[in-house]
Amino acid sequence: MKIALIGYGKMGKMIEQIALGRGHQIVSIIDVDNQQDFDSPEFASADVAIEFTNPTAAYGNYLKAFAKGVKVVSGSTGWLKDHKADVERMCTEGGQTLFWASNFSVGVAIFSAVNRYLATIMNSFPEYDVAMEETHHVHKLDAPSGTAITLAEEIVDRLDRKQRWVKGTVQAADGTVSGTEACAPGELRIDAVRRGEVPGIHTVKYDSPADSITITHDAHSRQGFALGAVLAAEYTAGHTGLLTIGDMFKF
Ligand SMILES: NC(=O)C1=CN([C@@H]2O[C@H](COP(=O)(O)OP(=O)(O)OC[C@H]3O[C@@H](n4cnc5c(N)ncnc54)[C@H](OP(=O)(O)O)[C@@H]3O)[C@@H](O)[C@H]2O)C=CC1
Ligand SMILES: O=C(O)C1=N[C@H](C(=O)O)C[C@H](O)C1
Repeated sequence: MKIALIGYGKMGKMIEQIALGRGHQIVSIIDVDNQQDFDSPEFASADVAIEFTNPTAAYGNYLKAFAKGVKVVSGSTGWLKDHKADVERMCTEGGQTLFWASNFSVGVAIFSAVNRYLATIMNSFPEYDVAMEETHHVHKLDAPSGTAITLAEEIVDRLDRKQRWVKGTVQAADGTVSGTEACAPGELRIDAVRRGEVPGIHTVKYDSPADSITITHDAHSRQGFALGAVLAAEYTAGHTGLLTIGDMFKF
C-alpha cells in the first residue's frame, strides 16, 4: 500500500518504521516546511495519508488531503471542539474518508470496553462517585487528552448521574497546579498531569465510603499507538466514510 505521512514528529517517524516493516511504501512525507508537497503527484498517489500533527494543524491538513482525493487516518487530538461537525458532514455527505481515533492502541480499545461496562454497572451503585486523571509528557499541547475525553464521554453516555465532563486541575512539569477541584455532583472531573516523557496514562476511579475501584491504562511506549495507526490505514484502504476504532476492533 502507498502511504503518505502528514506530520513527521514522534508519531510520524515511528509509524514510518512500522509501515515499512509491514511492506508498505512511504510515497510522501509532509511536515511544516514542505507544505507545497500536498500538490505533488506522489502525495496524490497515496492510498491513505496518516496524519499526526497538532490541534491547530489537523483540520487544515484533512481539507488539503481531501482536495486531492486522499483518504486520511488521523490521531491528532484537540481539534474536535471547533471542527467535529464539519468533518463529520464531509465524511457522511461529502464522500470523504477519515479514520480518526483519540487513541489507536489495542490496549485502550480493551480498556474502553471495560470502561463502558463499568459505567453501566455503576448505575445500580449510587454510593460511588467517579473521577478521572490522565498523565502525559511535558510536550503535550492539549489537556485533557483526547483519550480522556473519549473515555469521559463513554461514562457520561451510560452513567445517569453524570451529565457532562469538566476540566479539573492541570499539574505542570514544575509542579504548579492550575484549574480547580471544584465540580458539581453531575460533573465528571478530569485532572491532567504533565511530567517527563510519559507516553500516556489514563485512570478512571470510582470511590465510595467503603472502597474504591480503579482501572488504569499505562502505555509503555508509543509503539501501540503507531501500530494501531498502520492497522487503521490498512483497514481504511478498503472502507469509506467516517471510521473509528470500533469499526476495526470488534469485541
Ligand atoms: N490517537 C493516538 O493514538 C495518538 C495521538 N497523538 C496525537 O498526535 C499528535 C502528534 O503527536 P506527536 O507525533 O507526539 O507530536 P510531535 O510534536 O512529535 O509531532 C508533530 C509533527 O507535526 C508537525 N507539524 C506541525 N504542523 C504541521 C502541519 N501544518 N503540517 C504538517 N506537519 C505539521 C510538527 O512540526 P514542528 O515540530 O516543526 O511544529 C511535528 O514534526 C498530537 O495531537 C497527539 O496528541 C499522539 C500519540 C498517539
Ligand atoms: O499527545 C500524546 O502523546 C498522546 N495523545 C493522545 C491523547 O491525547 O489521548 C493519545 C495518547 O494518550 C498519547
